[in-house]
Amino acid sequence: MSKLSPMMQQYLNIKAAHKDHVLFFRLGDFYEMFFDDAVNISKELELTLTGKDCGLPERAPMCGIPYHAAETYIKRLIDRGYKVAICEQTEDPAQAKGLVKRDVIRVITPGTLIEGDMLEDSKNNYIASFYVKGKAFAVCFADISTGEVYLTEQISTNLNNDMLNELSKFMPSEVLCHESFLKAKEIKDFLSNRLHAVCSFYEREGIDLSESESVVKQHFAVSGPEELGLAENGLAVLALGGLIQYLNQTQHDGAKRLSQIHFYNETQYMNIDITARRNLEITETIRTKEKRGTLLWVLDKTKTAMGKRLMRKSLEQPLINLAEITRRQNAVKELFEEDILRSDLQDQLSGVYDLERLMTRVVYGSANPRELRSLAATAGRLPAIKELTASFQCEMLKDIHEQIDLMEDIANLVDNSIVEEPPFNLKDGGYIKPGFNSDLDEYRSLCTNAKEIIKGIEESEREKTGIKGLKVKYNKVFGYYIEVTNSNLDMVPDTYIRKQTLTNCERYITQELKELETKVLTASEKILALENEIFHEVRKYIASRLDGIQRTAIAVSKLDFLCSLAFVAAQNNYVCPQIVPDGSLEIKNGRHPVVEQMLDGSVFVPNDTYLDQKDHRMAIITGPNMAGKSTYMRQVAILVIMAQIGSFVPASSAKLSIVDRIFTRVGASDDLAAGQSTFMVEMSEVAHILKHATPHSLVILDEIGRGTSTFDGMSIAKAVVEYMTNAKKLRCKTLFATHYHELTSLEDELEGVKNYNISVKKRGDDITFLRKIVPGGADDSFGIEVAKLAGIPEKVVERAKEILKELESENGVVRVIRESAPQDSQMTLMNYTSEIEEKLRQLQVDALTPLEALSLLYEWKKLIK
Ligand SMILES: Nc1ncnc2c1ncn2[C@@H]1O[C@H](COP(=O)(O)OP(=O)(O)OP(=O)(O)O)[C@@H](O)[C@H]1O
Repeated sequence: MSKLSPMMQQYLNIKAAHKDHVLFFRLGDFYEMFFDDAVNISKELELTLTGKDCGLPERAPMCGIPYHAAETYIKRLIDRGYKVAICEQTEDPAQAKGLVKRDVIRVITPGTLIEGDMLEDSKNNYIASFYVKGKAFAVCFADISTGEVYLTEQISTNLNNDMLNELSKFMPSEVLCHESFLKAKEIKDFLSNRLHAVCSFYEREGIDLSESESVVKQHFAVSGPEELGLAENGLAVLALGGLIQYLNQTQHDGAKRLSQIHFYNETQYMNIDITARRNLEITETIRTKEKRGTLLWVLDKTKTAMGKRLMRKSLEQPLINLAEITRRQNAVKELFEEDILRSDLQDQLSGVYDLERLMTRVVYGSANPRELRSLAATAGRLPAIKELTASFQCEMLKDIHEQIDLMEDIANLVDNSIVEEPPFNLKDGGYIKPGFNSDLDEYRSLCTNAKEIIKGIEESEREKTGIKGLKVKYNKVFGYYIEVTNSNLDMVPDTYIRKQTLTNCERYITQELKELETKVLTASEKILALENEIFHEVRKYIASRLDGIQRTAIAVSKLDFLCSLAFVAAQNNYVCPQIVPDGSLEIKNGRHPVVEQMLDGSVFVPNDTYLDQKDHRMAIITGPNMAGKSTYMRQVAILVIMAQIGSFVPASSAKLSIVDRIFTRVGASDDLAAGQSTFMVEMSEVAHILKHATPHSLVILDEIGRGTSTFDGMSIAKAVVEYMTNAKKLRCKTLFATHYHELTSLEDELEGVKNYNISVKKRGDDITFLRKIVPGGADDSFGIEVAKLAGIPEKVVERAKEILKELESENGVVRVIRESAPQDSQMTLMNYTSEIEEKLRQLQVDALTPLEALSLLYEWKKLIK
């Protein structure tokens, strides 16, 4: 009976423990995949599927990738949400009795990458773990490529929503949780469709959460969670402990790099819900998911990868603490005013490498000599940066100055020990500088002089034997040997030991040659070993300086972030907003920072805004399509966000109160993919806003009710406005753009509502957009004129005008006839109208699209005619 080969059995045993992973099984110069992995991955990576003898009658499906190209393939798999387990020989084949032992030496998942090539410089790569109990939840985010840990524990009345919202702040690429959580469809959809995160599970990874506290204590070398400020946060400790256990189990060096814990609560950062993040295009555009065209794109003029990550993080988490905002504002102000100093600083910063990620590789022992040179080059910039920051007056810049460690010891050590341009391939050595280690120098000189010595031996042997054609040569089989042609064989001395006979010559070795050979050969082996040893020592020393380097990295990233804000403010004529306590937002000549930069040649028209918690709580904004309503509303939210990260804002002046949450309901959502209708998405977003907005929130509503029939839509829109202005608890500041002109009557009916419109000028058939917001409602919607501008064929435009005229005159005629027609004609009209009334009664308005409503109007109009 045929039986599976021992190696295939070994493969299957290892695979059984890594069901969720693609197993990269190292065989010689290849990583091989077998069975289902081979079938799936050959398709995914477009590899040839072959077969391997496995002892059974059928060959095992197999595909493979070269060892040296593995990183590229792994990256492609990770980007597509796979997890990869790397399996290597864990026993020296020479020592093995029978089959060489193999095991998984590292699991690579989206959240555990540390390789520079696999990570985006400008983005943190978080792995999150969450834990829920009753009404409380805890989330822990860790970036093992930088060592940062963020922790929160909150009590919530809307658990799923708040927890998912929290998760979306950091956009983790991998989420660790209880498998049972994914039973809730809402959570599952969110993690896969919104976050695009890969899930890992406590249960399946064999994590014992009851051990969390001791895991945490051990990892941070503390006697209890209280030392980490987590005395009252049992759930957070569970989430953190679970995460550390997962990393310990899956990573070679475990969670070693995780060092800086930041505990935060919901009162620390502005809450921008995921819909608002997307709609406001803070870090990526809605359609193309790019950076260009976002607020991040405008503000990010940082010079270092660390600065870029901090800029992104700050935009994702604007502050709500006045003292913190003021601290940043003061620093930006000083850098704004000191423009020469700032420009010098930015020059220096452009030579600073990614200290955080370099140190991760140093700590994990994977940094190469080139990376140590990058550390030294960075250290070379630090004295100038420290000196340039010495004269600053504000607290934050002074702190930064204090925190910069000059890393002189590291610069000297690397400069003395590592060559300036270390080779890419370390196999042949050559990366330790001459003069650093005397033993190394001696071995090297022996190797370099070997040729000369051989030449000397050749000449002396020729002289000794009188054989003119005697040559000393080298090959891999005998090492060094003497070659004598057949005609001189009688002159060969007895001390020569014959090794090989060829057609024309004989080959010999001598005692002297062999001794030399041993010296030279061991010297080159010793060189490699010694270089490696020295390099490890240097790297170990640098790893021991982690704390100081980490502090410097944080200081430098802050400096870079602040310089960027000051630079952008100076370039674009921004002003420092005044933070006020009265709940109002007053902006003079505000501009949308992104649209302003995207306008090709034309000038952005600035606009004023005034909202407060009293008479100006809601601005109802009407105006034609394309007038600039959405731009205006987003601009207000974006200026608030800018102010709360400490930035200047595009305006001539701004007095802004701190906003706790920003909500938006803008346009169609991409939830259609998740199987919800546009209207459902719209309504659930509105419901969410009505439930969660507070008096300090800013709400942007762009045409709510558009996804249903006109009357339903208008009724909903009106009811929402009434609720928002009446409900005592709400009283948030709202900008509400609408095409339902009927809503403008609410200004007279409700306290706190003000009408505005974005003006246009009409000349004949043409309209000019003035882009200026003015008090009062719009008189016209100019839909047809805008359609013409958009390139709708002339014929259609003309026909639309006719229809519009008919509709308008129809309304007029009905009114006029009703008011003044004689009795009998009124009777006829009554008949028609009662028929229409009957039809209306039977009509299911909910089921109508605007288009169907329009065609019904035509039908009824025909009836009257
Ligand atoms: N203040 C402004 N100055 C200059 N150009 C502007 C201004 N505001 C908007 N625009 C330009 O007008 C375009 C349309 O603006 P926006 O989308 O805000 O209009 P809208 O009124 O919301 O339209 P719709 O009702 O059709 O959604 C923008 O893409 C921008 O190019």
